[in-house]
Amino acid sequence: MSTGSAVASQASQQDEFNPFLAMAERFDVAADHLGLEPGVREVLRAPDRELIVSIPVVMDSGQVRVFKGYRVQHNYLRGPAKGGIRFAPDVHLDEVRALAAWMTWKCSVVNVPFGGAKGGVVVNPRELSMGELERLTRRYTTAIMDILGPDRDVPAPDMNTNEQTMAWIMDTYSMHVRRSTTAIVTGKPLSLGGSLGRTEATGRGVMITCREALRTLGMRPENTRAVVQGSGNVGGIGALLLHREGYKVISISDISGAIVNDKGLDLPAVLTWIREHGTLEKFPEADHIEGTAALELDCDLLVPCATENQITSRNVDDVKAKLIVEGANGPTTAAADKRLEERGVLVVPDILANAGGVTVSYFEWVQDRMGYFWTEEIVNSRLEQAMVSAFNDVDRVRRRYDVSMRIASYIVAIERVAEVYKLRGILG
Ligand SMILES: NC(=O)C1=CN([C@@H]2O[C@H](COP(=O)(O)OP(=O)(O)OC[C@H]3O[C@@H](n4cnc5c(N)ncnc54)[C@H](OP(=O)(O)O)[C@@H]3O)[C@@H](O)[C@H]2O)C=CC1
Ligand SMILES: O=C(O)CCC(=O)C(=O)O
Repeated sequence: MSTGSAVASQASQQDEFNPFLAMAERFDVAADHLGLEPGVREVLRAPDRELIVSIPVVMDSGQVRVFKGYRVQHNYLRGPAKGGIRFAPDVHLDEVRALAAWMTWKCSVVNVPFGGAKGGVVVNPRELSMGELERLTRRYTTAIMDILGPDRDVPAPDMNTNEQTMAWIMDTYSMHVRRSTTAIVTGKPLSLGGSLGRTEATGRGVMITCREALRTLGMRPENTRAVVQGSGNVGGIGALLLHREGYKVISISDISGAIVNDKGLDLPAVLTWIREHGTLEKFPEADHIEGTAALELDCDLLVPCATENQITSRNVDDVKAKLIVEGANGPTTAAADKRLEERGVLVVPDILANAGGVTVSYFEWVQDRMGYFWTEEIVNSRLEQAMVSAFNDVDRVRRRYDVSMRIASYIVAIERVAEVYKLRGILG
């Protein structure tokens, strides 16, 4: 008997950390509020297409290593599937499924005409040379090529991938189709059809949602102590923009741990240090703490921008922030969400807070297809408009249904996708 319940509790702990189940749990709550028909519910819950590939790469040593790669297309009814590619040693199918579904909901929340997809390769990119990374990227692109295309599925950067990765994907795809096809990926270098403002877009979107959320709480940036987890594309740029807006950013972290300065960090100096040293380790003028301890620091605003499952049933009661704005995808588990709601903590969910990246990816795709490029001011002002409008749509639904911002975001997103299903007549 006791063995049975120990097994059950172990299983439910594993469930808590399964991102796809976390997505599905929130989806079900929102679908109940919408009274979604069982058929539509079943279709929208599951990915449309999943591809698992083996990627042989000749390493610098001459030895061949075979890596595993995924591309999951959750949904492409509202337009081409869209979503990043991550390189990480612990990527797994349920994670990529969840990330793909979150892309569908995210694109719908900000009302860009894309579906959702995500890709991953099981690799620690730090262990590979540039040449090995390039061969891996090109071979992975070739392996998933059949389901890619500017009108079918358009990748972008995610964890441990960047402009250079996108340039290799664009070149590989273009060689196969025998013409330069810039709109096959977004997040490219400017000289290959990238958009001004894309690199900063996710962090900028996070900054805009922090501002809108602060407003609803009657708080002001200059009185807000912020902790940012992660210092890559989203966390690093997000923290810098918060700093520029007058927030006191007291902590930022990377995989090595967090730096803390109660008086507020000098963010430009922190980012220069990371550029020069590749890590936050040994950054002067700050205390160093280990692991996820920074999530429990005394602060007003917590901005997780690293990875999934950071705020969980294990540490949620030690989180002191009154506002959490999710720059990362899936940083809060469903169990932790419930506790945060009970405690009155406002959580701006990933599918709203980090949607600035895909919004400017959409602008990039549009510019590539027009062959006409916008100024940074135009990109940023259109991003501002899209983020504020999405925030207001979600906030209205939150009040109407008396639900959390997360469930309200899912309601907005699912309703828009479900409408397309019905109008296209796919389900009779
Ligand atoms: N890039 C984009 O446009 C978008 C990204 N996102 C999401 O934002 C998150 C971050 O992505 P992005 O900034 O692009 O990725 P990056 O690879 O640029 O940066 C990731 C950052 O998180 C740190 N990190 C990774 N794992 C941990 C950990 N376990 N604990 C603490 N820090 C950790 C990394 O540290 P180190 O450098 O030491 O490895 C790095 O500072 C992901 O969830 C991603 O899906 C969402 C929307 C768009
Ligand atoms: O810019 C994009 O297309 C997708 C970015 C992404 O992967 C994400 O929003 O999680």
